[in-house]
Amino acid sequence: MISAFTGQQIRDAEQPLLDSGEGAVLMHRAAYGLAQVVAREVKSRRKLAGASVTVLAGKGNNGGDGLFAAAFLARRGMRTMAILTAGEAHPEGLAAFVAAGGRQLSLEAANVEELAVLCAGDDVIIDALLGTGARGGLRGASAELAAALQELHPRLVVACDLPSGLDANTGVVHWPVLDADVTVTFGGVKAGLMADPGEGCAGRVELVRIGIEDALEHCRPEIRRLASSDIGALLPDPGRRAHKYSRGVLGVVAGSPRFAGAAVLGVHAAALAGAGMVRYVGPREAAQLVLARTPEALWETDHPGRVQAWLLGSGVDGEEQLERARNAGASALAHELPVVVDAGALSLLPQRCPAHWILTPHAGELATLLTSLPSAGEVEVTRDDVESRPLHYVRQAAELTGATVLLKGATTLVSSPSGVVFSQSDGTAWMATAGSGDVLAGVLGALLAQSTELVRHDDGAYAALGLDPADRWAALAAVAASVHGRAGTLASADFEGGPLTASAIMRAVPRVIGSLNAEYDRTRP
Ligand SMILES: NC(=O)C1=CN([C@@H]2O[C@H](COP(=O)(O)OP(=O)(O)OC[C@H]3O[C@@H](n4cnc5c(N)ncnc54)[C@H](OP(=O)(O)O)[C@@H]3O)[C@@H](O)[C@H]2O)[C@@H](O)CC1
Ligand SMILES: [K+]
Repeated sequence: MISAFTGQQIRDAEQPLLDSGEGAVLMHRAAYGLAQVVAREVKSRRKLAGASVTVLAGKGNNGGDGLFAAAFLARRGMRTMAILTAGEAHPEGLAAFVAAGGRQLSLEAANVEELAVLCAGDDVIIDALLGTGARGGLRGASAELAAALQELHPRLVVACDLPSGLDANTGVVHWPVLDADVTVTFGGVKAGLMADPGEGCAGRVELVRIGIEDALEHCRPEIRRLASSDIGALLPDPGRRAHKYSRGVLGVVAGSPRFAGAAVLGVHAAALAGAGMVRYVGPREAAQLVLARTPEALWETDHPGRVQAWLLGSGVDGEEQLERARNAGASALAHELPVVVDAGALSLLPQRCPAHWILTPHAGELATLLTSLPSAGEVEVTRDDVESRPLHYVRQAAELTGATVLLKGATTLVSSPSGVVFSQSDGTAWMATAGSGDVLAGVLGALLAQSTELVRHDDGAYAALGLDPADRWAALAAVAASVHGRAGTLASADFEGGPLTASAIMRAVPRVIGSLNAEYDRTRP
């Protein structure tokens, strides 16, 4: 599992070392790690000696890291330039840089365009303007320089600790920001690198150890990300004595005559993700299409037999189907069954949901939900609000509804009502396609149906990940998001990285589950 921390948690972990006079050692480790990554990236493109690097250096320790890193790179034969943006710079960092032969220029309002053009052609730019000490975003000439460079599409940008302008705690971005290809972060991953829009600016994130990692192990992470080995430990494992009922039966109230495809995709995805059986509840027109695609499913118009979990809402339209969803929701509450609440069913929430109800809105649906919640204080929340502060709003929705909330996006965030947040980013941009969310709902429904019986994840599996059993629903939702994302990536790879349909994502689900299970069996302790 990857854990991400707030800037304050990182600073607290550093403090004892700073107090004992080891600040310079920490900075050298950070700078050396940064230089190593830059050198490796450049060498994958051309010869290091003679390659050009510009470091954009602010006046704080982030700038110091950048200047020390550039000094290392100068000694390895790179042509180095520093653009000092604050009229002053980290004194020891600047001295080391100058001693290594680096050239320095000062940024002023009058030379922004000239310097942008000068360094945009470099082999690599290091963004060391602001780090965890930033208050707000870039200002004045620094902001103009970042905007101008962004327009000029530099060859390679490496961010020092985090892209400047990104809030380390939340992923909120104060534009303009120079997008990084790689972010080299120190000591611990910053939470802002695992939540959009910040994650979208950071590129690939590499963690450099600087000696504070043991101290961070005792902190509660701000955000968690499941790795493939964690997912293997949480996936259902049928076992030899399993039968279709013990494997988990999922009831699905989805689709409508108008949106029948949502039912077709949800039911088939659930079957492919390992549900023992799927009972489809809906109108004849949709059921005929569902059964044509998934003959293994059962069709019931109104009174379904026993199920272990429900999937409600994808493509639900019209009073009749809404009524079925309402009834199924009431029955789930009465029998304490887990539920996926998607799309049309998001308007049917009880006053207080249990944590085993998992809401799966996209940003627009979350905005509508929050606006409609009386407990949110009659404030209008827009889609833009959610997209610019997804971490804040996913937590708020979970806290106010009592449900677990999975907010779909390029990075999917899941919050449990306790505020524990998971972030998964395993998919490709091609997955933003019609029906993709219906497939995710089906996969999650299948996992919930299987979660009550014959699965590996007793409380011990959660404890092994440092999780409270109460947060297991969020962990399961994160597993579903990851399986879905990996299926999209795998399916796109089948087309040389090309575009996808939701059906293609769905077909890749069994292969993803198979390979995650195989990896778990190979590597388990
Ligand atoms: N601590 C350690 O031992 C280690 C720290 N490490 C590194 O240090 C980084 C944190 O360094 P930091 O605390 O010096 O803050 P940093 O992000 O460089 O900038 C703050 C400076 O900028 C200013 N400023 C603030 N906001 C601004 C704005 N919007 N626009 C313009 N200016 C603004 C502010 O000045 P002020 O305005 O307060 O006068 C202040 O001087 C961290 O990310 C990591 O890279 C590593 O080396 C490992 C060891
Ligand atoms: K930076």
